[in-house]
Amino acid sequence: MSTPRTRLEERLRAVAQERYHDRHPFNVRMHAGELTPAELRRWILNRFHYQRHIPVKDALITAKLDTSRLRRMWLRRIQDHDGATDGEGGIERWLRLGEAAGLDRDRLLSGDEVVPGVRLAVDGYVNFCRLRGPLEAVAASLTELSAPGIMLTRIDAFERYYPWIERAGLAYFRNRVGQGRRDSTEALDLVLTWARTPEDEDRAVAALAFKCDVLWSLLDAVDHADTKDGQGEGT
Ligand SMILES: O=C(O)c1cc(C(=O)O)c2c(n1)C(=O)C(=O)c1cc(C(=O)O)[nH]c1-2
Repeated sequence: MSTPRTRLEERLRAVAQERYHDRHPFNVRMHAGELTPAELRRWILNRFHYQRHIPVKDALITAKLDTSRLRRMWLRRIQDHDGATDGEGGIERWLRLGEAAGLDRDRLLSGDEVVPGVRLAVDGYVNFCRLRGPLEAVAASLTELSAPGIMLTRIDAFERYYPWIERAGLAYFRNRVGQGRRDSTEALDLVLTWARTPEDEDRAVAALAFKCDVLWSLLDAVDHADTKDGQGEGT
């Protein structure tokens, strides 16, 4: 017989699968090898805005956790992105992905070319984690249940269809496969433990649906922004 815990897990997994951004038309085109170099660079540049805010939202979540064990767990996520020192970590690896695709790191770091809809989507996620309690903030990270799969498909697609991107630049995606699996396993266990009432369960599912909307909106904004393409092509 299924328990409330397994029923909640099923609901969360269903949302993370059915509403995930791997189904977004821009992502579908990316993985089918149909993006132009300018479109792929636009995605890398705009997604950097998301990447650099992940440790910010994780710091906000860390401040809500009330035991050393939990804070240590979340601090490790910040270190995954920021590294232990300069030149390490996920943010650095994303900058190298940009360089492998012909984007100067200063262009990513300036943030000047980030499109408005991406700023709003990322702000929405950071503020959600700032304002909601730990159950919802951690549940929102559960899109990562689907992230390892999308990373593996992406590595394959980049190697196959975008050979002009140097392979060393794909290290970001390779690292995220294991990190995403570990992160989502830990976060799922916390959410299943913390959700004690049907209202808690609904809040957790709604938080995850919201996060799917964040990722979807981000790709909508990248998909519809073509103003920089003239400048981006070939640069
Ligand atoms: O490229 C992707 O499809 C993708 C998706 C997600 C996600 O599902 O939230 C994350 C990442 N990448 C990622 O690289 C990452 O570091 C990350 C952290 C989080 C989070 O919510 O804490 N999601 C994701």
